[in-house]
Amino acid sequence: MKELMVVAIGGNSIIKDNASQSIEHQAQAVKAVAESVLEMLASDYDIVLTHGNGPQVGLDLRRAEIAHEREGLPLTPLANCVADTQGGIGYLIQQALNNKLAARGEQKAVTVVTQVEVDKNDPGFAQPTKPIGAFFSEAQRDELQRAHPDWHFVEDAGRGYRRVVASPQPVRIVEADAIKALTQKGFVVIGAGGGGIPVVRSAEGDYQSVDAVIDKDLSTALLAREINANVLVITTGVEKVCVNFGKPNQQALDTVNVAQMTRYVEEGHFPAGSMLPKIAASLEFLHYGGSRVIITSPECLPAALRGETGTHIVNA
Ligand SMILES: NC(=O)OP(=O)(O)O
Repeated sequence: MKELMVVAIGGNSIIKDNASQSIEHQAQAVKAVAESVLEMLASDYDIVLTHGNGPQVGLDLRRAEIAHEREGLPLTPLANCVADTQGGIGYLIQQALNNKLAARGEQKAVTVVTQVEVDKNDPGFAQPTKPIGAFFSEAQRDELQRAHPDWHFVEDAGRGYRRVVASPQPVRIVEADAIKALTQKGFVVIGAGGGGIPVVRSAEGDYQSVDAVIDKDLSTALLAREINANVLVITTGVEKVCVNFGKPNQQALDTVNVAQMTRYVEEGHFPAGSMLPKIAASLEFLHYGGSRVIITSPECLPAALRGETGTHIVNA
């Protein structure tokens, strides 16, 4: 029986900057990701893909707001923007993979619309932390802040200012069983896109959407746990995780165990809102029985799976 691997693709590896927001650019970027996934399919794993949506969901939300402000069209709630981007990005990945697989007579990529349950009392609703959408200069931010006093912004890793929205912790992947069953049938499943559509459960047991964007690395780790995956792969902008990042004594990490990585977290090596959630998600996955986590860039994925690069976190 093959091992099960869950691979998270960052939304910003599909939209890299403000100049690459068009669908044409995104489709091109997805084709490059699909190449890496095809190489992984040749390895001995069943694969579930998840993806981010930070740039895309901000773009969708802003497009709806502008249509509302200028033309009076109905607003799209943020949760529905998450659902829209989940479908849109899932479609691009699914089509890119199936077009390549068709040459082998296979069509086995499928996207699952995925809801993720959150706690309606999560403190994340009161303290927006999740950056979405485009990058703004300080002057652009000030102008937007004047026009929208209820918006919140953060400075994002030296690249400019971004709007931030609520980001509660994922509690349960509603469609986890369906995703697992599809992998057992041999499908490459694209699920929990954009961190999943945030929902809360009413006293009657019904799901209702709530306006937030869940961190896709945390949802990916939860999904990996719920479907009993062996390996979790998180792709990001760097080939390897570093300690003392940006300092003369910067050191790239190859293979580290949970105790070492926990110490690096405690020493404050990883910034909140970028590498820290990825490390937290990795440690949680390993704590609940996962065997290995790989963190690397999308282009280094195949080499990382061969053990040639990437940061590998292991339980031993
Ligand atoms: N939802 C989410 O975490 O998306 P990004 O990874 O694109 O920020």
